[in-house]
Amino acid sequence: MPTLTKLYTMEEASQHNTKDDCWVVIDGKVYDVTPYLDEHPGGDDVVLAATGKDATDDFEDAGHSKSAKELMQNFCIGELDTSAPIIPELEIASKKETANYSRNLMDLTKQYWAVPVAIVGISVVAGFICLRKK
Ligand code: HEM
Repeated sequence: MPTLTKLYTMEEASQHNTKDDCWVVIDGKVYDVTPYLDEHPGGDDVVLAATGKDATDDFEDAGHSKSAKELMQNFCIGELDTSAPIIPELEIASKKETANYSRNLMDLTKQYWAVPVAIVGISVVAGFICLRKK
C-alpha cells in the first residue's frame, strides 16, 4: 500500500538548521520544531545543535518525559528517507582522469623548473654584460 508520509533525506533535513527554520531527525522521523524553539524547556541551543544528524541519542539522553514525546508528534512533518546514502558516494577516479592528473603534474613540474632556470639565465646574462663593461 502506498504511504502518504513525506520522505526527506538527511541532506535535505540538515539544511534547516537555524532559529527561523529548524528541523530535527529523531527515531527515523523528521520534526519541524521552529515554532517550539522559544518554548523548549531545554533551550533552543541544544535543539539547534541536534540538527543535521540523527538526534535520537541526544533526545533520549535528555530524558524526555512521556508528555514531551506526545507533544513532539505535533511537529512531525515526515520520515527520513533511508534509501538515500548518508555518506556521499566516493568518486572513483577513472584511468582517463589519472592520465590527466599525471599530465597536470608534468605541466606543473615544467612551470616550477622554468622559474629557477629563468633566474639563472638572467643572472648569467647580467653578469656577462657587467664583465664586458669593465
Ligand atoms: C520535537 C522535539 C522536542 C520536544 C517536543 C521537546 C520537549 C521537551 C520538553 C517538554 C522538555 C521538558 C522536560 C520533559 O517534559 O521531558 C524538554 C527538556 C529538554 N530537552 Fe527537549 N524536546 C525536543 C527536542 C530536543 C532535542 C533534539 C534535544 C537535544 C539534546 C533536547 C534537549 C532537552 C534537554 C537537555 C531538556 C532538559 C531541560 C532541563 O531539564 O533543564 N530536546 N524537552
